Amino acid sequence: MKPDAPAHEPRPAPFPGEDPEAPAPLLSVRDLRVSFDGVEVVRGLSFDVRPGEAFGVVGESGAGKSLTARALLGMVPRGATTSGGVLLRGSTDLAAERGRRISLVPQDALSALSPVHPVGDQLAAAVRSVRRVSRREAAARAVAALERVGIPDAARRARAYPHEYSGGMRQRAVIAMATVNEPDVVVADEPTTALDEERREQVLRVLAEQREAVGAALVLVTHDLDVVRRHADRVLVMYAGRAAETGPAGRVLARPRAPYTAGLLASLPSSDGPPRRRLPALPGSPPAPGALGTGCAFAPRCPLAADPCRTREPEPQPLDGRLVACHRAADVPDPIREFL
Ligand SMILES: Nc1ncnc2c1ncn2[C@@H]1O[C@H](COP(=O)(O)OP(=O)(O)OP(=O)(O)O)[C@@H](O)[C@H]1O
Repeated sequence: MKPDAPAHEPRPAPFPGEDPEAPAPLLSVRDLRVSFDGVEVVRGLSFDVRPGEAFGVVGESGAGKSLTARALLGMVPRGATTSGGVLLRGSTDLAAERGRRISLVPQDALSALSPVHPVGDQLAAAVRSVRRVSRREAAARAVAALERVGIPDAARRARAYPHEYSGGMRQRAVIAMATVNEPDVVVADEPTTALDEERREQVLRVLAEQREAVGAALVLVTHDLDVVRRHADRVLVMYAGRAAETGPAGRVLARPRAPYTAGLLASLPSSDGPPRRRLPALPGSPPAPGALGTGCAFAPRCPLAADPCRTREPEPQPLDGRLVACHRAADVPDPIREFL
């Protein structure tokens, strides 16, 4: 438990196979479900985010990553129904914690900044929305946050409007906005999708620096396993609204135990050029929500699918230092190239 956590802070039940020595989670998600018109698109997710870690959430488009990220902030879109628990350091009142203990770096940086107010004023307003501090103190915190993300001449730039910033500086300003109140958790939803390679690395570096500077955990939503490889401590691999595999990123990527993770990995270009496999990566596409059968959602695309995979959805089970939801997990060959 963190030293300043309330004494009564409930600790959720650990996962089967979880390291009992692991620090108490900051964020605990248990059986999270999100549906639209009765169709579940996030289907019973459970995971923990620990203090100070970078937690990657990865999967193909439509896997439910964004909705999961938004559910962590109590911000699911209108029309969505959620169930299950998200506990942030013992609190279920996510709306009250938003901007204070948990904050969002959205996909679209521009949408996070108002065009009609100077950037510094927007940051200062964010400070004063959660802390009783003077205007002068809020303004100073705003400038400090801009400095932390590497905005040159921050005191002057704080008085400028978003359109006076370059694209890269705007992206940094949004990260400053998300970290100005030194939250426990920063959720970044595909923060680099629209960026070129160089700027992408820059943003990921700034996020990592902020994680260190304010001691926050980072939930990094991405469709890019390479980003996970380089920037996450642990990873949740999502498929069709469920967890395929959850565990230490290095271990999961070095030796995937879910065929879906193996397929995603195999489709990454290798560092020395062409893709690592001869067959097209992950043939087929994910099932549409509402069109799921009774078995494993990945079975129609899985080279290892057998009878139970077509009749029974697998539950996450501990294996080799992570949780894997796959009936064939023990049979996923090593190296994965052998079967792909
Ligand atoms: N407002 C909405 N109304 C109805 N369905 C929605 C809504 N938002 C998302 N969905 C559906 O929920 C599923 C998961 O969406 P989500 O945006 O979380 O996926 P994702 O993994 O983040 O994908 P992407 O990488 O494309 O953003 C998708 O099938 C999507 O069509």
